[in-house]
Amino acid sequence: MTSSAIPVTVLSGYLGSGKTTILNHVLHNRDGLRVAVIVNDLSEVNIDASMIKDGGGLSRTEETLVEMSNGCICCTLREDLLREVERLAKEGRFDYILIESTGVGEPVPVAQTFTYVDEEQGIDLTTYCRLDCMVTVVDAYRFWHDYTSGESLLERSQAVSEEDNRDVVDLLIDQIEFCDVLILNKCDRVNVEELQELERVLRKLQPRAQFIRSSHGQVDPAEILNTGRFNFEEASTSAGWMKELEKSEHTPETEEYGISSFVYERAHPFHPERLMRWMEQLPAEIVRAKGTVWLATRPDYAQSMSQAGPSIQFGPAGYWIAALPEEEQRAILSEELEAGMHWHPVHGDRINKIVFIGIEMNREEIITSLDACLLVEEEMGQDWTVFVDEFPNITEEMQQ
Ligand SMILES: Nc1nc2c(ncn2[C@@H]2O[C@H](COP(=O)(O)OP(=O)(O)OP(=O)(O)O)[C@@H](O)[C@H]2O)c(=O)[nH]1
Repeated sequence: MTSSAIPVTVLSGYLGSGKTTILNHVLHNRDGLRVAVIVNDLSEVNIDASMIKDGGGLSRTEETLVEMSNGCICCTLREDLLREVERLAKEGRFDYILIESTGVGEPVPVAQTFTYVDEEQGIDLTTYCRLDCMVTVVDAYRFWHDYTSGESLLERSQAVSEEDNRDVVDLLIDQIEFCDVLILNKCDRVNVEELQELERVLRKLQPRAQFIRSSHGQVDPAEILNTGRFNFEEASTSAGWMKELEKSEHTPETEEYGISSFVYERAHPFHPERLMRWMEQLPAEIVRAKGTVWLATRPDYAQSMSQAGPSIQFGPAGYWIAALPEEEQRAILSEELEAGMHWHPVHGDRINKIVFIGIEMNREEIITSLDACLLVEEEMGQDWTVFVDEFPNITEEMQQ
């Protein structure tokens, strides 16, 4: 990175949350900064771009608006984004690059575009730019409706492709868990109590970001431009569930206004059929659960469970160390001392460790009902391969 590297701010946030409105407001109050704007839209007709043009925030002579349509800069248009940013930076006439992502875009791949060298294209954006701030805009009015809707992007005709199987809530959680600044917009449409409760929950999901309240996109540009807040490592590990895992085991559960979190940990495998039934009746008070699951029927792979609202993602997360050849085990354990410290004489590192974040959760009931899904003593001595396991079987794909 050179000292003249251009700072970049990326605005993410679900469809209609207010990104364009905020962008226009910032452009009108940019205090002489020469800004290049990149607007990404999934559709062929870039409506956001025309709103910015009509908004009149950009000076016609000194500034520029780049429209990237018919795809998403986090996936299909990633290369175009790389080349476009390189071109704008090389022009040398801008002080700032502001990017509005599509409403269904994920922030992590966009941030990676600015952080890692692209070997294929031979472009290293860190030479020209400095990612300054990843901003996520949340619609304070629609949030709970979208979070609990259980609807997929395909159902809402908002998917990137026919293969895009994400739920709306998966997108919301990705955007919240990876950001430096979180703008709660449309505050004019919710009362103070609702807003405070939403803020407390979001704070639990995202403890690191700077929170800003706004109405009609009225955000002070200094809050999102030249903040110096972006740090890939910190942003990638800032999710509330990760912070919960990092806490020492003896930290008592924190509970404020009914919003709480805890870690469920058992060095005992789950019976897949019982766990499946449990997940089908997931208590609605759980806002977010994430962690590693040990299924009796799958002794080789740790499973990852990720729940947000009504959506649960489940799949292989990687080999247990104990399932690897002994030589490899020794090599890993000599590096990862932590894993060795919790080593079980028979089961090694296999464990169930799940973080729960929720509102008015009945912790005891959740723990007791999950304990009832673990193998009982009698089952421990049985053949585990015969247990009914209806979880998706994608381990074969992983082996290829
Ligand atoms: N009441 C209210 N309406 C708002 C606010 N911010 C934006 N809007 C309106 O909400 C609608 C969506 O705002 P946009 O700025 O286009 O949202 P966006 O995130 O850019 O939307 P997409 O580009 O579709 O992802 C518009 O009709 C705005 O006028 C706000 O704070 N309060």
